[in-house]
Amino acid sequence: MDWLLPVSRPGETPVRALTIAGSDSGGGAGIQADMRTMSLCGVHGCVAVAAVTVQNSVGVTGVHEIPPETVAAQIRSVVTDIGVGAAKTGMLSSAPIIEAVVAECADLGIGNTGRGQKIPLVVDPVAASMHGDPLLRSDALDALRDLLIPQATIVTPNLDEVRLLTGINVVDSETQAHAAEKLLELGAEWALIKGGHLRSSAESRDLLTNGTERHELTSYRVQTGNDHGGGDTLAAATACALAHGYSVPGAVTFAKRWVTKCLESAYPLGAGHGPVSPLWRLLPLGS
Ligand SMILES: Nc1ncnc2c1ncn2[C@@H]1O[C@H](COP(=O)(O)OP(=O)(O)O)[C@@H](O)[C@H]1O
Ligand SMILES: Cc1ncc(COP(=O)(O)OP(=O)(O)O)c(N)n1
Repeated sequence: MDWLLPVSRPGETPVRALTIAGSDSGGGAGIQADMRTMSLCGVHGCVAVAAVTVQNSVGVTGVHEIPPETVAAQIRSVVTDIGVGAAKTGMLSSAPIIEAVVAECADLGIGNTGRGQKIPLVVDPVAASMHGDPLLRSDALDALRDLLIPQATIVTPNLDEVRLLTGINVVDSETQAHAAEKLLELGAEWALIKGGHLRSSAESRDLLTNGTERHELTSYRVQTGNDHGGGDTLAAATACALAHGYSVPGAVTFAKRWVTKCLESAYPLGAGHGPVSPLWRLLPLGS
């Protein structure tokens, strides 16, 4: 499997990446999906918890936000000591948390800070769970759009998040390209419009662009209802490859391949949607 990321030798310090996101008690998405992805990609994951959700395979029944200053302190603590090659945001829940994350990242040189970019930042603009339960307060949308997205090296919305951020209803490749332009206008360096929710299509096609370059990443559509955590897995795998020094198109190409393997290995769990799974990585090569 020559497309996988290099893994450090026992005793060597591995490449590190940071996830700033919410906890999913069901273990399928959020920080749990990010950490699983990072570990099985051979990257040491660091964590800044932004919120704790009460969540299982059928829905989210509670959200407890972490104080914004504690979210910021977690980021500073790991970046100044452990050091990270890339960072990723997921569920941030509220405007004060987004503001704290934006300020801390800017100060630490994470993302587009206006002072040159030192550490790439993947922004997964999580707004709701796949069950439709809110993971972002409605009054936090402006902060996400106006403060966090301009700081993104790459923003990775699904089609519901695209509609929320741009007002565009993506139904085909033309509207997908139009939505990508709108996200670049908000200030992101790259936009990846994920096509997973276009379920009528036989393929799952994502569009990546920075306004100059344009890449289509296409896979066959895996027939599964167990796709919980797919967006987190894609964004976390992108952060892992960026932490290794990959270009943005190179990182997303790796991540797309990774998430497709994880969708093929997804398993049922509980009464609802099971998670995509990176456990295929633990099987003997070639099995
Ligand atoms: N059934 C599927 N088969 C193959 N790829 C898929 C499938 N569903 C989603 N994907 C891919 O998984 C990634 C996550 O996409 P998506 O489901 O749109 O995001 P989210 O999990 O944030 O809602 C994207 O690369 C998308 O193309
Ligand atoms: C705590 C938490 N964070 C993010 C999500 C959403 O996960 P994602 O992979 O973007 O998408 P779905 O699994 O909902 O399709 C979550 N549910 N919980």
